[in-house]
Amino acid sequence: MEPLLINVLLTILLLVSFSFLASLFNALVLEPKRLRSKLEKEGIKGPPHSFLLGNMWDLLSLKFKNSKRPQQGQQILTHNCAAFVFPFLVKWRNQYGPSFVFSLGNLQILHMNHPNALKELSTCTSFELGRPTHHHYDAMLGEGIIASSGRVWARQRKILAPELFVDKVKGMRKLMEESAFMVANALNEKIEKGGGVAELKIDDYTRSFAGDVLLKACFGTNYAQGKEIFLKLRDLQDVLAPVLLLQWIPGMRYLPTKSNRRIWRLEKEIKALILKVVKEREEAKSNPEKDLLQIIVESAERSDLGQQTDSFIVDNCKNIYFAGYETTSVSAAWTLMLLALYPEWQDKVRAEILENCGGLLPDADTLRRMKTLAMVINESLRLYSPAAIVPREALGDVKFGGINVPKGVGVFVSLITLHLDPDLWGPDADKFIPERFADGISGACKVPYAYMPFGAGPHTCIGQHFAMMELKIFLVHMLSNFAFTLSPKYIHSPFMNLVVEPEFGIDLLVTRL
Ligand code: HEM
Repeated sequence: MEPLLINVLLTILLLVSFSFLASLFNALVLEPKRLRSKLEKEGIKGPPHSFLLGNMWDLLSLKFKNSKRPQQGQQILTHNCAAFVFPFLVKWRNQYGPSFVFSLGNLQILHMNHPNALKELSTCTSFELGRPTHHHYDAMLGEGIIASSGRVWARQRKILAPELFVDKVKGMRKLMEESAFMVANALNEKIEKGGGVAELKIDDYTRSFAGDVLLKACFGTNYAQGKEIFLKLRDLQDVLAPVLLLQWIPGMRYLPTKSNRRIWRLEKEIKALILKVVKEREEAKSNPEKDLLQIIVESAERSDLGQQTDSFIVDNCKNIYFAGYETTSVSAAWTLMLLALYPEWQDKVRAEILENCGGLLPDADTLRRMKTLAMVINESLRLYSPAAIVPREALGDVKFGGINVPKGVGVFVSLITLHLDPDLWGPDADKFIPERFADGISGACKVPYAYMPFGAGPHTCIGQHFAMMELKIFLVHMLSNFAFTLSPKYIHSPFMNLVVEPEFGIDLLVTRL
């Protein structure tokens, strides 16, 4: 080869390597520094952070050092879930106030639990405040409704949200009742085998209830295939959850580690299974029932997405599963734990159910009328909010909560610390007091917007009516047939997996009424 050509090639190689290293240096060092100093100028402080890991190390060590010791069943004195789940956020909140900055990997995160920010989260419709662009959840969510922003998100929201409006959800009451019957039958069998009392982990049963409801709502007559898909999604979640924090480290999710390879394989299998159901429905040429899958498929066809059609269908099926399954199942389990711990509330809710339903299945209006039931569910969602964080990112420079937030900064509202903040909820913030909701949600806290288990603003949960109806139907079936007490085996240890769940399950003693 000509020496001149070699020189040219070497120069090009050198230039490419130099610009690669320069952009890496910019992303990992200069940009985080620039964002921090902009926030500091706005008066926002936070714990010092290190190169590449940010505050990951503090986060892990504080979690293990400060983690509350699990409490045995009846000795639960506090429901301060934040001390178990996010001790680092509690510490930094006490040190720096409700707004502070910390970092995960090279991403700078603004923790914003200030009342101004809460109001703005609820009212801000700007596309500049969107979902985080960091892709550590990619394997689960792809570019579905939960992970997307701007026009891509708006299109998906327009398609999916109306399918979960109150009127549509009323039509799903029957399928929810079938699933509640299934659980009641399983409990009856277990009680019979136990000679009149069953000792069990109730979260196993709430999981099968919520999974069954969602399966029928999504896959309708393709129930068996849907079940296979849900099992694979569960596997994916189990592999991803323990390594989720590591996925924040830049480049980590591309390394062919054992867990990454499993994640990639499961992703492929799930995609193939969902598309197989879609293809079979197309080939059957009969009019398929309008379950959520069918709505997603038909709207994808109408939108003429071309090559993106398959990922639109697959991603949104996955999104519905990840948004709607664990959230509802842990909420049902935590509520039964609280009712077992406070028998006087169990009696009150049961009395209301018997008075309103009188042995019949309640319709949507009767469910809406039951005030004590709603108060208990609201209080349970306050203390044990399954979705611990409402995440956003400044996709452009935005003013948020009175602070100029530069593009690229992540914005977190932490529901767990927000719902337990004594400045907002009073000195008894960590106590189970359903009466706070006696005048509805707006009267529960002195600061409006401080209660948001379903998030707030344009991205607010589209499944909240579905979830509330599901929880009410489940509790009506459980409380009108069974009595629940806490088993001495129960160890109270709220734990952050993808949602806030009971680390060792919830052990209850169940008898027939
Ligand atoms: C107790 C049960 C549930 C809780 C606590 C819950 C909580 C949440 C929260 C906190 C958000 C984020 C809102 C925000 O960013 O402002 C959310 C979003 C979402 N939820 Fe739920 N959820 C529950 C059940 C469900 C169910 C049953 C479904 C579907 C059937 C569902 C579907 C969604 C979807 C699709 C989104 C994304 C909305 C968007 O970005 O536009 N959720 N949920």
